[in-house]
Amino acid sequence: MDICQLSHLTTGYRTGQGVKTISQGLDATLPSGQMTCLLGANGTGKSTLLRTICGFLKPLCGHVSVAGREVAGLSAREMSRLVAVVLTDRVEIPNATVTELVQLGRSPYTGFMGRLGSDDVAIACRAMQQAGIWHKRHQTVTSLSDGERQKALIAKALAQETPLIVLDEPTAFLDLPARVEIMQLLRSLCSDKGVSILMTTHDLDLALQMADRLWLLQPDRPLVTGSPEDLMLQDAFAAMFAQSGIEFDIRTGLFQIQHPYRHHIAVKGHGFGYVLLRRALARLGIRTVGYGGGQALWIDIRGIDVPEFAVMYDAHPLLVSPSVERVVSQVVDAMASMPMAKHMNVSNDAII
Ligand SMILES: Nc1ncnc2c1ncn2[C@@H]1O[C@H](COP(=O)(O)OP(=O)(O)OP(=O)(O)O)[C@@H](O)[C@H]1O
Repeated sequence: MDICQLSHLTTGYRTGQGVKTISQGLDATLPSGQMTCLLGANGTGKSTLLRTICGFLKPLCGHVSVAGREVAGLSAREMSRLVAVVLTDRVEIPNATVTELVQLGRSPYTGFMGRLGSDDVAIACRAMQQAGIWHKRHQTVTSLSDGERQKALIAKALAQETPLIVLDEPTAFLDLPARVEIMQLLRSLCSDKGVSILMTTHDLDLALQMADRLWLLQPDRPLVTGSPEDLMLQDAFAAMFAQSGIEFDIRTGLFQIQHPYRHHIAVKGHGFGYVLLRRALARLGIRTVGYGGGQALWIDIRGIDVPEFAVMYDAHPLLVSPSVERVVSQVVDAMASMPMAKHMNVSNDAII
């Protein structure tokens, strides 16, 4: 079953100057109990789409439904029982402790006075434990690290007990271990608690490894949706990052910088040593091509598990070293003293 559905949705803003359309013709479904990452370049309208799904913005056209109910027809209270929202830029109550913040998640269920029952207190405690922030429950939110604050906000969303949690860039400002920890926490909420998650992120590699599904938002194009692997097979990322200096490497499943190549060098060998050498040379605008026997300057990779590199010139080694840095430096020196024609004019045919 799908927890959320977009049909022919147009998002945008009604401003004093008129209507500003951001995205149009969006069709997508969000399967229950899965983690979906919404990806797109800066300014493509990810946050605008999230705000529309959460009911903060009215669709300019088309429909959004959550748990089978049209969002436009729901009150704020009804929405708060269906969707919990974690926004990075939202200012929470100053001086609140973690416990007080998380207990705010119970407000859709508390009465007019907002008084918590024993069930509410227990649910908030459980949410803090599940989000891994229980040990900080007495601390003020402002005294937390960025990663801990994110966990506290996730605990508040959990305490809200909604079938859908929407997060806008929950991994922004976090270092890699903290980003991975937050993504793993969100994944475990999907698999252990059956929560559905929709989040935006600029963490492409993490999203590819952790998300069940991706939504790719691009200007003036339909929303592309699917599992990361199916989207790789469809080459969906190439179009998304065309002309952006990033390319998707189908061999590694990772995004790579598109280096402007000015030179090339022949390399004989493969394995981890080759991968590292190729990276280091690419940074300097030198593309590796296959060794065909005719090149004057080339690199011979000897050994697979413990690679050693020989920089060869006219069949003689200029340098033999296990250090990629030294080898690259030797190649640059050799190229500087070689006739230009020998290493310019990169040929696409020869690329390995
Ligand atoms: N309140 C607003 N009124 C009018 N236009 C707005 C408003 N908020 C955002 N926009 C515009 O909507 C467009 C999309 O912004 P949005 O924040 O949704 O993009 P985004 O994909 O989330 O970007 P980022 O990755 O940088 O966070 C931008 O051109 C932005 O200027």
